[in-house]
Amino acid sequence: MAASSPSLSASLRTLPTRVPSPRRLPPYIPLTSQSVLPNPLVCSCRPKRASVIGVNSKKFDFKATSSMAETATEKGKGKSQVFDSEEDLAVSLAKYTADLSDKFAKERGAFTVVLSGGSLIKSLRKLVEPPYIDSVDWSKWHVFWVDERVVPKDHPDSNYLLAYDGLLSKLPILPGNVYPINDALSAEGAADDYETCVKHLVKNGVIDFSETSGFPKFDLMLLGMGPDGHVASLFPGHPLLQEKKQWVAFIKDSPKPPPERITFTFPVINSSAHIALVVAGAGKAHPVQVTLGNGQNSEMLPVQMVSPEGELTWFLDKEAASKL
Ligand SMILES: O=C1O[C@H](COP(=O)(O)O)[C@@H](O)[C@H](O)[C@H]1O
Repeated sequence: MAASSPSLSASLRTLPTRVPSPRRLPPYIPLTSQSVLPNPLVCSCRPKRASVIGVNSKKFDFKATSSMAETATEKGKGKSQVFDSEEDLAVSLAKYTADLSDKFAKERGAFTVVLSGGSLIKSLRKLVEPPYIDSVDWSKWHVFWVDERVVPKDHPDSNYLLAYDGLLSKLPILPGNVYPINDALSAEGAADDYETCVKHLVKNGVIDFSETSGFPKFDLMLLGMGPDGHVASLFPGHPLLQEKKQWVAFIKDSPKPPPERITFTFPVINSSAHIALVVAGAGKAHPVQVTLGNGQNSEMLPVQMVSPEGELTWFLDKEAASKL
């Protein structure tokens, strides 16, 4: 991956408001045999931190009560849906995502979507099929990652590669509207770089901004959850759970390999307009029970800290909801 050219860096530093998003075209990187890498924007601006004014600290307060095949229980801003199968979950998740895409494309002229890695990508598979492949205005999509492993984009651990192979390569999203991390940088550098990139996109209006929290407000954040209750690369007991200022942080001691990652912090996650927490499988029933039911855990799980300014919707299959 090439470093920023001096002229580009200079132009990014003086970016006026409401201009097209900064574009950098990295050299072609050979990928796996199934992959053809488009020329995504690589966030590579000059590192700098912005001041912040606070963090939304609303309490998460809802309880899932249903064991029916597909039901919803709503209290406050939280909503849980339990599906008979992961297939049913995927069907509903595609409709939910497409409906939000329509809403934000009409309202804002852009739809900012933040992806996780892991099993989430498979759960989004219905988006590449009719009717969505034809009906969604993909040109409005801007795609980000809530966390990324600090590995090359053609590495099997790359969340970008997973999303590209499973989703993005099958959708007509503009390559310049896809924002992977700069994989030529260190973990510290990549986190700084991604944060700076997000700040430019807030400044030019592509990403919304929360006046309440002082953090970027993504239209939709699609979160997976690990069996240990981690979300993004925010792991149980890790000091990063308490990060209150940075938008993007790096981690070099991830308990789940690979150890080096970057991640959006909770203030950014919780400033989102919509969060979908997508959880399938019996192996995740315990953290679901701790968060939504009467389960106990010795320490607060990261997933319990998900409390968006906007709407939170859980997409659970019946195995994940089996302890509720
Ligand atoms: O390491 C990660 O794990 C979580 C959960 O993955 P899953 O395969 O159990 O769904 C994922 O959301 C995150 O983006 C990823 O980096």
